[in-house]
Amino acid sequence: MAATLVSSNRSFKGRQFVYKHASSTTQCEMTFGVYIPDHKPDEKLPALFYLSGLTCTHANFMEKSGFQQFASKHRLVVVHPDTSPRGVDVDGDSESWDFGKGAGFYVNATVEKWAKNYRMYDYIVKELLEEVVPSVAPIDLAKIGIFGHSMGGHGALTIGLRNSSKFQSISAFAPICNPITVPWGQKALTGYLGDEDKSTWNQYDASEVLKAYSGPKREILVDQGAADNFLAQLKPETLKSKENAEIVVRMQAEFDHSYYFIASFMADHFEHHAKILNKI
Ligand SMILES: N[C@@H](CCC(=O)N[C@@H](CSC=O)C(=O)NCC(=O)O)C(=O)O
Repeated sequence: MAATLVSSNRSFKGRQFVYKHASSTTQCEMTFGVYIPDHKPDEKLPALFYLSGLTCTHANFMEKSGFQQFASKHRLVVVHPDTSPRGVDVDGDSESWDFGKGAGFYVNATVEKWAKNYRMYDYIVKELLEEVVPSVAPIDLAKIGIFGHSMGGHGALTIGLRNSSKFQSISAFAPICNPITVPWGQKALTGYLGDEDKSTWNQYDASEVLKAYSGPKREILVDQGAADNFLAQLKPETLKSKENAEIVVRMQAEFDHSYYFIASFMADHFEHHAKILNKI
């Protein structure tokens, strides 16, 4: 169903929009933000998808990261969805901040209770990218990048690597790199996928997906705060470069897990994506 405009604000040389729409994937109303630089009629622009972390809605990135100046400078459309279904109530979805609402973990749930709505992987990769965003923004589907923070960094790495024909550039801020081995990931994957066959978890584990990656050459930028309280949940050391995937992990002294950290390195991430997408 068509997206409905919620808000529109002039920002740098472009506009920041928020839309809502009825999602056929999550079976409920979803909200997303999209920044669109000024463009000529019929002009198509490269686009970046930004996936947010635990507890976030579409709004945290829009209001706290300061990304609009870089999207304007590099003329990149930026799409920033919500982190879970929210237009539906599932029993148990609000008992903790790291599971359920605000914590969809970018997976397709298979446990019956969650499987109808908690399909954030397909929502991003298929419905939002291929149907909904093209109906409101002039995106060039051959030039798409993906990045994100923490749970959203995990989403960006797994979605970007598993869909290398759809996403040509990847980066992450403090991603959860090996969720199958840490409490945040184990809780989410047990809840959404069940723990009877843990081999099903590997498809949503960046380190495992990277080991199995056989697609085109990727250079992936990862920034990680060295003073991040959540470092034990993130495990950046598990991301190992290989021939077709060079991972540059930059440990940033004194930085924590917050949007102060994200905003400090936003310019570099836009440079990274623009360089790759503009070469295609
Ligand atoms: N609610 C918790 C902290 C939650 C938190 O830090 N969330 C991060 C993402 S963590 C991994 O996905 C975040 O981006 N929060 C939103 C923000 O605007 O900072 C607590 O209170 O400790």
